[in-house]
Amino acid sequence: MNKSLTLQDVCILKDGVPLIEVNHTIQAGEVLTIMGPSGVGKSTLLSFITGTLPSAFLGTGQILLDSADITQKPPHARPIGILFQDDLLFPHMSVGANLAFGMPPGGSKTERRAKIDAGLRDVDLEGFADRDPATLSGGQKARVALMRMLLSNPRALLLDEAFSRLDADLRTQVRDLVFKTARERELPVLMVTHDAEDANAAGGKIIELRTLSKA
Ligand SMILES: Nc1ncnc2c1ncn2[C@@H]1O[C@H](COP(=O)(O)OP(=O)(O)OP(=O)(O)O)[C@@H](O)[C@H]1O
Repeated sequence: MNKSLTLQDVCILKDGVPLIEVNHTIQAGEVLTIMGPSGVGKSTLLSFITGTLPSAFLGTGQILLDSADITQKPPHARPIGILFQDDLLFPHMSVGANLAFGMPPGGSKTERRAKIDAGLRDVDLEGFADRDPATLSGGQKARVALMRMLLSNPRALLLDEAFSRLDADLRTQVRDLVFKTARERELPVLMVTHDAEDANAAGGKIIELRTLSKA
């Protein structure tokens, strides 16, 4: 199977007027960075990929995940993980319950707990399952949010300004962890950012979106 995410002749229109166009394939472990001015349509493009495009827009073209066309699938049938800048953990649930939230159903209680414990080890948070999220540092919360997304078994990752609220050191740490994990799990990554350092760290192709027309 060819592990990849393809945006084939994708065009987002508002009121019948094309806003942005993208035509690109992201291979497993690769990062495609999308930059461009505020309001150009970067987040809207991500919502088209996750199947949550607001009704004010129309998306045309195809989205292929591992060569299969998912353009018409409902959001829950698209195995795509997304991380936002404000990926808040559910405050009324333990860290372990937050992680369980993203996991597909199935397996015994013991098996599910083993997956949570292994996930926590992967992000250097061994033993944190019973902790209250309020007692975690910003970096620890970011790592739990990353693992919650990964435990849903995504086959591609979308990052929407995912590192922008983290301070410099933490930003480098969490960003490196995300890219390393994507390479290890052979996940294509599409990253939206305003930050040139994020783009350089990704090391992949950078697309600068420009407004096709004022809608
Ligand atoms: N739900 C919506 N309904 C109508 N218009 C919207 C909606 N969401 C966003 N827009 C508009 O669509 C355009 C694209 O918005 P989008 O959030 O995709 O831009 P962006 O490139 O991600 O911007 P930023 O870099 O500031 O996050 C903007 O003009 C925005 O005002």
